Amino acid sequence: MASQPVIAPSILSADFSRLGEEVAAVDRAGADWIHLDVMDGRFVPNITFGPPVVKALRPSSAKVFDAHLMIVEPERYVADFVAAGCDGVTVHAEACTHLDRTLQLIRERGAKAGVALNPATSEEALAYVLDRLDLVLVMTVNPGFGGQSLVPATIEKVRRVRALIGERPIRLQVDGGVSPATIGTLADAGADSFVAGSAVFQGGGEAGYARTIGLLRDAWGAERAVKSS
Ligand SMILES: O=C(CO)[C@@H](O)[C@H](O)COP(=O)(O)O
Ligand SMILES: [Fe+2]
Repeated sequence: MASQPVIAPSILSADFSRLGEEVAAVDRAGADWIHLDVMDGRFVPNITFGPPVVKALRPSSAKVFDAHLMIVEPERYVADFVAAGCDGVTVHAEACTHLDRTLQLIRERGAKAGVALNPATSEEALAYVLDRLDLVLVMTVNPGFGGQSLVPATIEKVRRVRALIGERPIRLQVDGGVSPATIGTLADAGADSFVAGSAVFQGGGEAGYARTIGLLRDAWGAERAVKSS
């Protein structure tokens, strides 16, 4: 498992009226990746943004742009998101008729390929695509909104996905309800990449973002210390 966590603030909870500044601020505050939640009003109830906004944000940070596509037929937009500057593209297993082909497409375009699973989707969906994956995203809330509480049953799923991944170089990301209070439990279950939206952007500007990112890293480290003692 990775020796350092990836902290990926989700700009879903940022101030949309000055998104470029928010991306730059959270970058300076210590984000490892910038998590981009793309919603289409069909796969999930909300609508957020598409490739033109990603392209406009790209100059604001050199960090990894981690796109989480909560859209139907994501294969239609993979090339556009990669061209706009996404380094990783994660699609939902539930949204892909031909998951294997879509994952190949993401890699062919030069991005890291990820699969997301809703809380009620079994990890068995991963079994035949493991060799096509760079990342598994276990949704720890039902997608569509920030600020929700973690669904408890997903913690055991993280543990099962970690076992499934084995020694493969695949990141295990969790998304939803991640905070300094929950990151330890999720790390213990096997997650190594943590998306946090409302916890990071809840206030305080850049100093507040840095404080929360620091608290997330500290809580992760405390969990690791307990495990290795
Ligand atoms: O994908 C999603 C929501 O569908 C997320 O990335 C949220 O942005 C996480 O928000 P918090 O639960 O951290 O507030
Ligand atoms: Fe997300």
